[in-house]
Amino acid sequence: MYTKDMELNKLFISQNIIVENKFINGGIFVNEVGKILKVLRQPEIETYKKYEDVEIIDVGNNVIMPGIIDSHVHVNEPGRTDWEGYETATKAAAAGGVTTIVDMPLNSVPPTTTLYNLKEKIKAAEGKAYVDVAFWGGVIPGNQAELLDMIKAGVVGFKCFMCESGVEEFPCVNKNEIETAMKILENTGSVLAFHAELDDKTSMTNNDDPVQYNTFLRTRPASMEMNAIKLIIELAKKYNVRTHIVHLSTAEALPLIVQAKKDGLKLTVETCHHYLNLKHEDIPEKATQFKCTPPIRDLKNLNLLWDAIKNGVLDMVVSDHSPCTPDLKCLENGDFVKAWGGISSLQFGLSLFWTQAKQRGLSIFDLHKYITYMPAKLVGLHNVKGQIATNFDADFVIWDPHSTICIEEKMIHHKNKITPYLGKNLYGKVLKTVIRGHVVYDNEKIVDKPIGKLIHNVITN
Ligand SMILES: NC(=O)N[C@H]1NC(=O)NC1=O
Ligand SMILES: [Zn+2]
Ligand SMILES: [Zn+2]
Repeated sequence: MYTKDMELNKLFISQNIIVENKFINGGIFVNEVGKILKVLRQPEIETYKKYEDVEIIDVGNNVIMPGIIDSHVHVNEPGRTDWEGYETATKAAAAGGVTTIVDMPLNSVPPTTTLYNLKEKIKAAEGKAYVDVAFWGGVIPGNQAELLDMIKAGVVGFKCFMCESGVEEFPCVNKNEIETAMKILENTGSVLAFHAELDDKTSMTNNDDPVQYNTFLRTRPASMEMNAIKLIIELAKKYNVRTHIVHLSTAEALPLIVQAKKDGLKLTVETCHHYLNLKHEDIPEKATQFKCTPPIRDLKNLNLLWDAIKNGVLDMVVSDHSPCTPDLKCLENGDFVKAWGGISSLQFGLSLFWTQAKQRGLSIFDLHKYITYMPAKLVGLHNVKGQIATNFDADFVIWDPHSTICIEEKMIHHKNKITPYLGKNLYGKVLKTVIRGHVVYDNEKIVDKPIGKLIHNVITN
């Protein structure tokens, strides 16, 4: 029986709680520090419901799932806070049922490429986060001496570019520089993530009409991804380092990935909501809100990516939320070549994934795996987050898989509202988001202070 010294604080009740790939009808006890004390099934829970000091949050038959972990988000603060900042990004995350974001090392100034810069990022984020925030470090030419210090300071891993990143503070690395980084990261358990596009002769710019999507598409052929992935696999065979391919777009690379995994390489691969929802056939001229790199490809490619989700060749699905100010999106003249590449979707991942997944025969348990459990594992948070079990953080998304939402500008918490999904009707409505037992988002409103934690080991003062 419950006694006060169990620190029971809250009891979340639902007929559909996701526990070990099943729905259970029961409740989740949460203690004062926001950890799950115990998961109970009906009818056991009835006794506990009567206890007076316990706050009961009964959500009926709505789903309680571990909060979403989006391991690929560009926050851009400090330095480019007008593109996206911690307050707006984490509010958008909360509204989307995302309880942890992992901030990419580039687009902020400074980028997260040194220990000092990591501390600057943390300082900038302090007091602003509505959800938990962890940090990627970056590998750029010449910063190899910083990598181990950044690991000690708690970065979840490192990202590098194999082609121009779009911002000058974050130059790309060549094969030698990648090898240098891999030698340092060997046996540390850290992960090296690659923006996997490598230029070749076919990717030259052309003089075709820049308002046509096809003009841009021709500058980023699938061969760029193929070249990069071949090199990553070659190096992954040589060094004992976990490797990760971010935002895979081309389905042509899937056989290479299958083989690499068969060969036992420690390789994981993510794709993004935009590659699973959008196709180039539908992109109107001048619609630069659809521009991202690698680019959105055709319907056949989209279907093949879904097959790779179904059969587990791809490991996870993330947003690659990478906004900018409207002027840089060049919406007025619709110049696809000049516009910033990056799509904003942090707030809508759950509904984007679920709408497609549901009609393709995938389950809510698949959704949990691809947008929560596997990203948690990638960034090493899987022992504290991503499951509803004793001692895990009480981070939940409470949602209704049958309700629909229509994406409208006024509901968007991202700082810049440009997104290719405006006007889309989607299945899956986030009702509440819970961070360590605190409801931070409820019924379309942010309802608590910025209680998100910054996940790192740096002592800043
Ligand atoms: N710099 C940056 O955020 N680039 C991102 N944008 C995008 O479309 N792909 C990326 O890698
Ligand atoms: Zn990238
Ligand atoms: Zn990115």
